[in-house]
Amino acid sequence: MTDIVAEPTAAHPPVKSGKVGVLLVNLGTPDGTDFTSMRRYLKEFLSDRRVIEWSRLFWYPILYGIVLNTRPRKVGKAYELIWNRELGESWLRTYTRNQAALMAGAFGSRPQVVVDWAMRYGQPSIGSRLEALQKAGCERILVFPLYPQYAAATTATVNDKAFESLLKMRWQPALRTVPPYHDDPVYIDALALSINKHLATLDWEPELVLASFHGIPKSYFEKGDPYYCQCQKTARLLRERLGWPKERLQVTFQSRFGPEEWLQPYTDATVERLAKDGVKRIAVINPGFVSDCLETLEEIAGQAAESFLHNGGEKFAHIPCLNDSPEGMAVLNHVVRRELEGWL
Ligand SMILES: C=CC1=C(C)c2cc3[nH]c(cc4nc(cc5[nH]c(cc1n2)c(C)c5CCC(=O)O)C(CCC(=O)O)=C4C)c(C)c3C=C
Ligand SMILES: [Fe+2]
Ligand SMILES: [Fe+2]
Repeated sequence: MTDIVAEPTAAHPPVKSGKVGVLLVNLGTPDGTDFTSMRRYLKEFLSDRRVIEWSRLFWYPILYGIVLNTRPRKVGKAYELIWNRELGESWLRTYTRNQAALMAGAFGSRPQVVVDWAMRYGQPSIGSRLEALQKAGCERILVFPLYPQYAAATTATVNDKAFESLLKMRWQPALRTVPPYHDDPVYIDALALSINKHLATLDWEPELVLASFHGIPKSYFEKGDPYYCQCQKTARLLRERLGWPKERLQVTFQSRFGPEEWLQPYTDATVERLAKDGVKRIAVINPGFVSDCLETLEEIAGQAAESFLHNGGEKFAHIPCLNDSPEGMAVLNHVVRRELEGWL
């Protein structure tokens, strides 16, 4: 009779084990504001089928023929205006790294938890950090796409990339992904607190506040993306939490790209119309952005403010994102602790 248990022919290579990883993932960031860095970043971003759903046959000639020849310079200039000069990087990168460091500190009493961060586009890549977490002994990893509202263009593409990088691994870690938290009371409380705190620093009161979310093409919504409804729910819960009437907190959508119709009402058109209609004081909050970035610092605090004042408005305030504030970290830590249940 032959043995049914095979003897290993060589010693198994040493492996670390017993850790649980948390990977915070935000959208992305160019390495610099120069043409080459911007082009590399936009090329990766705008080649993503989850972001641009048009047929490649139609889109690539436009992307390579026009967009990647003109947009890097234009967007590079916009990044120049909001670059974190002290660290020579984008604020999105600074805040995401700080969030990971602060979260690691919050897990200080649980040394088996390893917190890291990555970007969907640009560096550090999701694949490189998942591999590093695994090498550090993480047999289980929680991937956290840093978007309170789910969109295929953001949440799903992070998850796609994470699972794609597992394709190459012989010994995969177990992976969990964080669901949207658009209606989590801790998140709503943090937004309410950040509004109240910021308004208390002003010597004027806004007549109304716009909750401006990044838009998506209307066709994505029609195909079943829950993003629009989750944005509306966040805003309704926030309004209820603040005890404000409907007119005081209005939802708008920003950052249109391309010729299609996007979710409405548009932030830029609304800001201009409000000013022209005689509204003198407004504030804008960006509840869908975990961290300040180009879209909040340049498009809202920069361009929208300029447009409002130019068209007859008198006071404009941008309420900062939750970033690495104590309220913001309370949200991220709360969501992660909940999603790690059963793993710790
Ligand atoms: C069709 C194109 C785009 C879709 C759909 C889209 C959805 C989407 N984006 C965010 C968050 C961010 N987007 C940012 C920048 C940005 N977005 C697009 C295009 C689409 N976004 C482009 C081309 C760019 C780059 C800048 C530009 O060329 O205008 C950023 C800022 C990144 C930074 O480095 O500061 C964020 C954040 C969400 C939440 C979303 C769908 C819900
Ligand atoms: Fe975007
Ligand atoms: Fe933009």
